[in-house]
This record gives sequence, structure tokens and C-alpha cells, in this order.
Amino acid sequence: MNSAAYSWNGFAGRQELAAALADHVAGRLTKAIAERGTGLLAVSGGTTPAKFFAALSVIPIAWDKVIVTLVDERFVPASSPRSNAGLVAANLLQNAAKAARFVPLYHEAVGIEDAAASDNAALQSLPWPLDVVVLGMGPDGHTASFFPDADDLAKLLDPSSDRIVLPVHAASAVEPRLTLSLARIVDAGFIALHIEGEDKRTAFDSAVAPGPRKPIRAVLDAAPKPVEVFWAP
Ligand SMILES: O=C1O[C@H](COP(=O)(O)O)[C@@H](O)[C@H](O)[C@H]1O
Repeated sequence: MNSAAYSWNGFAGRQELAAALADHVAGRLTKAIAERGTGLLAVSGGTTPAKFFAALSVIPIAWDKVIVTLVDERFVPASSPRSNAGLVAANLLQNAAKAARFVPLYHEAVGIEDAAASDNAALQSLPWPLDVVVLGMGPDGHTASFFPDADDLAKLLDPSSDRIVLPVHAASAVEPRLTLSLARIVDAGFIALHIEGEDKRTAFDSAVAPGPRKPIRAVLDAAPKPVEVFWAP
């Protein structure tokens, strides 16, 4: 594993974790706004981030200078209960954070390849690099939409890819996906991994142990700075 790898931040409870992670992220965004006039944040979806989103949404920073996008998205419209954009709209883009600009990954398109190509063009104009990326992880060791059984996983995990967004097909992923490339993720100023529960702790421990390389391990290996892991039981 790369010598930077990760740093472990353990909490007694999920609410406490959500508050601490929200404070860290708000601090980073405030610093970015002071330094370059804008803050660029990419967040994950699924189920874990809801409490963190709620905590972040009430912190009074200059949200009108913040751009929020997604680490990954399921190929479903925002009205679907499986939409990561829907989760962000309902939990993060509320309260003070309502003033942020949201850049979605899902657009109606004939297929996931077309959607990824149009995202690639649309996201080109964002003020890269990301100031903050908050990753999640599934018990299978997937992070972003880098699923262990994805077609052409080596291409998805290529740290030198010049793509911003990539299409993903994986049998275990339910629907096709859109994901930020590994290169854009590991280039972020602050990389957090937010995981909860004993099953995910076990999955993380096995991903960092010698053995088959899970996708989360590819992020740890490619990141030039330690990934800050936020965990609570
Ligand atoms: O499908 C996804 O799963 C992961 C983990 O989600 P969780 O429900 O176990 O928290 C998430 O990080 C990713 O953004 C999402 O698309």
C-alpha cells in the first residue's frame, strides 16, 4: 500500500461522526472560498450520508460560492428513490446549503455511455480540483461506482485517466452507473471515507490487508495524501 494510505477517525456514535465530518468539510470549503473564491465538493449517495448531509446543511458558510456534485450516480431520474441526486436534494441542499449550486450526473440520454460523455463535457467547466470529496463504501469494497465485478475494472481504476466521468456496467450494481474517475477523486484537497457499522469496518480491514485488491484499496493506493476514514459502529 502507498505510504500515505489512510488515517482512522473513530466515533462512538453516528450522530457524533456526522457532526465532526460536517465541521471538517465546512472548514475545508471555507478555506477554499477564502483562497480561490469558490468551493468544489463531491459527495456520495446510498444510505449512509443522510445524517452528515443534514449536519452540513445548517452550517453557515458562503454556500452561494459552493458547487456540489456527485461522486457517482445510478442511471435513474432524480424522482427515483434510488437517485443519489434525490438524496442530496432532500438532505443537503436544504437550510443554509440551499444556496449552493448543484451539478448532477444524471441526464436523460439514450444510454449510459452518452450520459457519461455529456457529463464529461458539462463538468469540464467546473473549478477543478475538488476541494473535498466524501466517499462511501459498500460491504463488497466498492467505492464511488467502482464495483469489484464491473466490466473493464482496470480501465475504471486507471489513475492516469483523463476522463472526468465514466460509465459503469456491473451485474451487482442493479442499474448502470456514472462515476467520477479515480484521477479526479484522488486529486481532491481532502479525501474522506465515511463508513458505518461493523460489517463495513470488517470490509475495510480486509481491503487493506494483503490479498485481492478491492476497489477501495485502489483509491488508498493512488491517493497522494492520507484518506481520512470516518467510522462509527
Ligand atoms: O451505491 C452506492 O453505494 C455506496 C455505499 O452506499 P451505502 O448505502 O452503503 O451507504 C455509495 O457510496 C455510493 O455513492 C452509492 O452510489
